[in-house]
Amino acid sequence: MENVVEVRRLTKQLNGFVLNDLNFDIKKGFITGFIGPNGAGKSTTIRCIMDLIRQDQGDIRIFDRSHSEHTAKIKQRIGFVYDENYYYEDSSIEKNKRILSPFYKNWDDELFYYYLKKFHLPATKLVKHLSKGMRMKFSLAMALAHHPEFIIMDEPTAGLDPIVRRELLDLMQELIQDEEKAIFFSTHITTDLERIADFIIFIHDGRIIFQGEMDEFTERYVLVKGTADQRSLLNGLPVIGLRETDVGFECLVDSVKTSLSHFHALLMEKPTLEDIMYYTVRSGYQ
Ligand SMILES: Nc1ncnc2c1ncn2[C@@H]1O[C@H](COP(=O)(O)OP(=O)(O)OP(=O)(O)O)[C@@H](O)[C@H]1O
Repeated sequence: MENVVEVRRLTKQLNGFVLNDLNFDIKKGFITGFIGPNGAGKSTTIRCIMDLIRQDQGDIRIFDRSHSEHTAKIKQRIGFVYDENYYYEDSSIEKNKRILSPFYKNWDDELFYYYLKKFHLPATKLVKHLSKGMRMKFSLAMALAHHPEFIIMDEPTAGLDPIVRRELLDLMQELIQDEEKAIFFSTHITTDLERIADFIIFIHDGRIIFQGEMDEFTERYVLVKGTADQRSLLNGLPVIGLRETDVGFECLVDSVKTSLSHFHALLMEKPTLEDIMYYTVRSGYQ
């Protein structure tokens, strides 16, 4: 599998927050979801990848080139969508396109208008009058119209209604079909990832907790439930994020670190991504 992005020992300090020694790859032909709770470090990582902020330590290679040495060339090949994309608010979609498109060597006007039509975006509409969903679609049309090989999006589905969100996820799947591109997007909406991600990188408190194939992730963890009487069966066992109520308990177990045979008397269920995130964050997982 070819890597479009290789991040090695990425470290960045920001006012008490530390992005701590991140190592991961983003693979061509696949969708990689970047998941983590608020403040986990997703945007900071994406900003480092996009060279919008400089890391304190570590290397980031994109298309097998150092991103800091070849920024301009690399950016020609990236479609970047994030909520602070800078546009001329008092100008129309059309005018924004006319101003910004000359920066891209591979700009494809036909493709841009294809997306405007697909997204039902009127070219004459002023950017400041676009709704959140329309703005995201406009950003996407701008990002895709120069035939990017790597599409990177910071929470593209946040704040979108379920229909627009679903459309965006369908589009991502469509884009990845030719196996020539890589898509990387951050989110804390776990169901989006369950629907489309091939790989997942889970970050919490500036550290990667898990990275790998989506199925491997959900199969690795087990949700264990029991009654209050059975609580003592957990004594001495490493469980994650134990939640006790008057009638019983629930917790997560990492089957790589603990044998599931310890829990045979208890109810074991397959967790959702949200369960894994919830219990891991709750436990202050280190
Ligand atoms: N410019 C900055 N100056 C100081 N601290 C910052 C700056 N940008 C981010 N941080 C801090 O870095 C940490 C990680 O923030 P980041 O935006 O990367 O998280 P995130 O995972 O994208 O969160 P969210 O899901 O809420 O968008 C937070 O504690 C945040 O306050």
